Amino acid sequence: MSSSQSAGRTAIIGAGVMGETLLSGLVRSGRRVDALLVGEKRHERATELEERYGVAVVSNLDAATRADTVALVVKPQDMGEVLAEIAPVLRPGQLLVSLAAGITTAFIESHVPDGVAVVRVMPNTPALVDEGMAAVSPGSHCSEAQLAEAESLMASVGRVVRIPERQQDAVTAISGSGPAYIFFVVESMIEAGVHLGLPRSTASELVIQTLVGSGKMLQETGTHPTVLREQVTSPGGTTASALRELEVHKVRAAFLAAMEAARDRSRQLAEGS
Ligand SMILES: NC(=O)C1=CN([C@@H]2O[C@H](COP(=O)(O)OP(=O)(O)OC[C@H]3O[C@@H](n4cnc5c(N)ncnc54)[C@H](O)[C@@H]3O)[C@@H](O)[C@H]2O)C=CC1
Ligand SMILES: O=C(O)[C@@H]1CCC=N1
Repeated sequence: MSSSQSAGRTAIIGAGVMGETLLSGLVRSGRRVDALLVGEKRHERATELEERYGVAVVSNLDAATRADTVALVVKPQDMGEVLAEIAPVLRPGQLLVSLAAGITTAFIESHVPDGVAVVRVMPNTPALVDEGMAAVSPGSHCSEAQLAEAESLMASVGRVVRIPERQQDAVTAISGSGPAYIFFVVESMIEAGVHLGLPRSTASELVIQTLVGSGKMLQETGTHPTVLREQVTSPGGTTASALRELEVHKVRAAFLAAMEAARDRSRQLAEGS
């Protein structure tokens, strides 16, 4: 089912970076704005979204009462407060889709009435350009149709995979936080280009197109990244010299340590810290 055919009203509670990304994707994919509601605490932000999308920004209680599906897009630390606020108006058959890092479906289920279905999602910001990667996991009493509805929400802004919930912390470390690592690499390469004497604009164009082209090669050829890397690495050439430095500086080990740290932080968020 495409998102534009989806029935019912959808509310987004928490319309910061990720909430707006989802909202804009739903609008782009053809969802009627009058079938969308937003709950957002910051008054200025609410006004901005009303002006930008023509969407109704209402109280969280109103959003949770009127919607069939409620996307929870507040920070993990704010989730308990939001659930406590909306729980009294939630009813069996409604679907809660949480995009918050770390927060488990069991935590959400323990704060809402029985019969409210929960799906946990880990999205990422490339959803803003319809190239998102989202991983979804159903809670303990979520129907196939409700899981499909959650998938349809996320499919409006990119690709979706189903995963067991026990993998969500690792997924958060890889694709949820992943865009930040890539942007960090891009920043580092642009700075290096400037150090090597290139104008910043030239360095930026070279690095960004190299990233886009490499990503497209990975996706379109399906060739293993090791093979693609070897194709660039001429014996005794420039790439081999560069890669030796990356190994000397333990970049591979740094990536592993970074992603373990992100996974561990996701686990801590589940404990409320
Ligand atoms: N930014 C990212 O790349 C990703 C974020 N996420 C998850 O998405 C969630 C939101 O993250 P961001 O959008 O980055 O944060 P953000 O801080 O930009 O947005 C959170 C929004 O929630 C609003 N809010 C806070 N308390 C509220 C309440 N009681 N009622 C209504 N609105 C309330 C805030 O005013 C803010 O606009 C987090 O749980 C995060 O783990 C998941 C994957 C990627
Ligand atoms: O940094 C965070 O906690 C959120 C979750 C994944 C990406 N951003």
